Amino acid sequence: MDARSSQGMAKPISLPMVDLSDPDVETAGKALIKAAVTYGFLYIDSRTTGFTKDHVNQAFDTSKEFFAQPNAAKEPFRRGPDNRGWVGMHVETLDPEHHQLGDFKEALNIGELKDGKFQQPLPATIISREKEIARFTDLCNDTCARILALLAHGLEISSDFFTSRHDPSGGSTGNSLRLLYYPPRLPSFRPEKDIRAGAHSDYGSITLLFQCPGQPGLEILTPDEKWAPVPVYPDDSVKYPFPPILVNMGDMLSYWTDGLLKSTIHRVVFPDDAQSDSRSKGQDRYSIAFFCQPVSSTELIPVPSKIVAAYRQQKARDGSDGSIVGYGGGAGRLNSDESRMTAGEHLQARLNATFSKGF
Ligand SMILES: O=C(O)CCC(=O)C(=O)O
Ligand SMILES: [Fe+2]
Repeated sequence: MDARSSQGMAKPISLPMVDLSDPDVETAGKALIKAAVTYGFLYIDSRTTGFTKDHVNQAFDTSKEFFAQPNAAKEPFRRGPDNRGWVGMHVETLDPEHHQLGDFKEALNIGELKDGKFQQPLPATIISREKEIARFTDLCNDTCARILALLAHGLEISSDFFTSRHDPSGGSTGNSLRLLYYPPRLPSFRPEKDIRAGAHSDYGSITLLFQCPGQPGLEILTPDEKWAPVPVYPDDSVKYPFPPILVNMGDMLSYWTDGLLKSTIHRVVFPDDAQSDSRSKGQDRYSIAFFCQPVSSTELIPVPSKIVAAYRQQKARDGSDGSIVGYGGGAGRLNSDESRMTAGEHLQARLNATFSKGF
């Protein structure tokens, strides 16, 4: 069956919560790997990151201010071939097979900053917040570095295997901060046609997702191929200053680990058609995604982990190693004389597939 056409619905999923500040890096690393292998998604306790409620609120204020402008003000900043800029309503089609209309959303892709400065033309509403956004992306980078180091601990490889390959001092990365806006549904809404973000997997290493209280809509495809809503707050009994950050594994990390770490398919729906919380009906949704990528020239050599090797051997034994992993077959499947794909090539191949309709 084509997993993306799955109609079955599951109960809201209960994803693991990982504490990034745990001094026992072996235990935290194993917890992270277990979540990445099982679901490809997990929460990190927002209280154990450098983010404060103010940082997150300011980022959402910036986003609201940008999207509130008329389209004419955003038009000059439309996304170009470098993937930076504004993406208008129905322009991106994450699941073209099932949704020809394009996603019911707008986005602003902000590429990597250099020395705290934007590297792309942006409107005054964003330029005036350059310092804040630079701080926010620094915190995203720090958080990703901690996650990548823990993943390395969990895979029992050198703790800097991933972080050294994501260090911007080694060259430009394809990192992108993405502000997302999903307007409320229109009266002409047709559930079979309209979707906020079609089913897709992310392209890079890991993604951080910031959500707003009372604005659900994200669903993941579970291992038994049912769509399961992901609650914004996983646990009503804990008082978080802002919703826990969701982390998911991307295609590149899946490719790099021969499919051991799961790049899970997910989508964003209008909550009315799938989630029953009446408070969120007819609401708009703002979210912020940070897509973390290795330095573009990084060669995706197989991750030198016994755990990955054992997984590869097990797949070969049970005959499931023919499956495509991370859109490229899996780093460990290449012979040593074959040239390695770079992280930049991997990203470009995925972007080309998504925006094949053009800009
Ligand atoms: O807005 C969301 O919750 C998810 C967005 C997403 O999955 C993406 O942009 O890749
Ligand atoms: Fe995504």
